[in-house]
Amino acid sequence: MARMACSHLLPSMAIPVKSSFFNGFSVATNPVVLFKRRFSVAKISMSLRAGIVGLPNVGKSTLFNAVVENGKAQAANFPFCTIEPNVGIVAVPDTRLHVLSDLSKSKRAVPASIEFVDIAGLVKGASQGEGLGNKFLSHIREVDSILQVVRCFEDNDIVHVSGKVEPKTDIDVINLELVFSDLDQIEKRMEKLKKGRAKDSQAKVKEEAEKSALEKIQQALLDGKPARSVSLSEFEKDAIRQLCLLTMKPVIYVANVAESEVAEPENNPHVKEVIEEASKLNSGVVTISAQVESELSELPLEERMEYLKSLGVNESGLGNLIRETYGLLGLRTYFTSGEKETKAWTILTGMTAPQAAGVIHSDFEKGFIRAETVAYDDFVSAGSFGAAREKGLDSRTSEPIAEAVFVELSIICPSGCLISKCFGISKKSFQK
Ligand SMILES: Nc1ncnc2c1ncn2[C@@H]1O[C@H](COP(=O)(O)OP(=O)(O)OP(=O)(O)O)[C@@H](O)[C@H]1O
Ligand SMILES: [Mg+2]
Repeated sequence: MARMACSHLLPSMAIPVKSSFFNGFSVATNPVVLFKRRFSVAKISMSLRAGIVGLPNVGKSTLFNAVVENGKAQAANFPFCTIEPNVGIVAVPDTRLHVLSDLSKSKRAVPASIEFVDIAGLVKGASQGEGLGNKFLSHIREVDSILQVVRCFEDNDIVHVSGKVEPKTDIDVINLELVFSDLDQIEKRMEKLKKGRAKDSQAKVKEEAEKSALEKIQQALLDGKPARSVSLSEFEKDAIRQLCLLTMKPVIYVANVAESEVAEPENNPHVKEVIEEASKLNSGVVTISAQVESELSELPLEERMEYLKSLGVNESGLGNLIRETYGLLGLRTYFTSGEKETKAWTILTGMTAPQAAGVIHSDFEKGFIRAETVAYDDFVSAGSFGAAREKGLDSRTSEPIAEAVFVELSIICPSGCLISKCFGISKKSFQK
């Protein structure tokens, strides 16, 4: 966990892109409309990180073990059971992968992935070093988004660090520690900026932007609001990115309910409280029973359905949690599909067609010539890319870059997602 990952999702500089790249995209998915910036594909990591955060003993490791099948995090009924973070990679469930794989008669289907990190419990005073707080906070700094587990189950046998189950208070304790930690970071950074070490006028402009952003964020934090609630210009966001502020990270609240509440969690007043708090904080909520999910993951496949039915539900909550997390990270999927394999690739919302191609191989971005686009539904109804093209359902976008290199991508845009089929591309063609 040595690397700093908080900014690898995001572009480094704002460079306007040519709109001619996107002629084939619908307005809803037109990257120019959504995000007038050029991303550096080299900065995109294929496994983006979601940190599981919360008070001690609320079910973080139990959830981690369920999400990461065969996860080996120690989960037990005592606070601070976890000290070092546990890391695991999981597949993002997507039924379209299998539809495409069947249509293309692919030999294998490869899903998109996401990295989950089980972090030690935080307590009141963590930002002052309580309970190894500073070390744990630095682990949170390294993730791209936060899943805050909130205990909503009553069980006198499971120790609650503050003695009772009280979601609002628990959420406040965690958020306050994140706020204190950010305030501390900002104060230190502002001290440095006062010395004004900018070497040239460009660096000076950046320093000014950083100062102005930090002042705005500091005020919001003092008012008890997270950094992500502050509206900043793209330039200001860029200027403060390297600080990896904790309250800048998007959050999903995970309401951890008892086994008996899985079918009707809305009847649990603690869940209502989490939903209320999350909506005030503009964050999402996923209700799940970490205990149930963990037990499910240990059962043979054929017994899982029986167990779920006995609880009055038809499916596990994990798929939903993973999909929500993926969406929260601003990620989208496009697919390459052929006889060899159908594969889901992860891109950021707003990436351009050449950049999306560059996720497969950087040469695909450098040598990008053309992308063909067709809607996912059209692909499925036509049965193949060729058939969709014959019916005139495809469209093209082209930007000749390197005459010697030929790349042809078919990018399909269903509701908000890009899908592509590559053909005629081999590494060899780039080596010529
Ligand atoms: N939904 C649930 N219902 C009942 N018990 C649960 C539920 N979720 C977790 N538990 C129990 O709570 C206890 C603590 O779980 P776990 O070790 O996962 O917590 P943690 O948040 O990782 O703690 P720490 O911060 O100490 O690492 C375990 O005994 C686990 O079985
Ligand atoms: Mg733990």
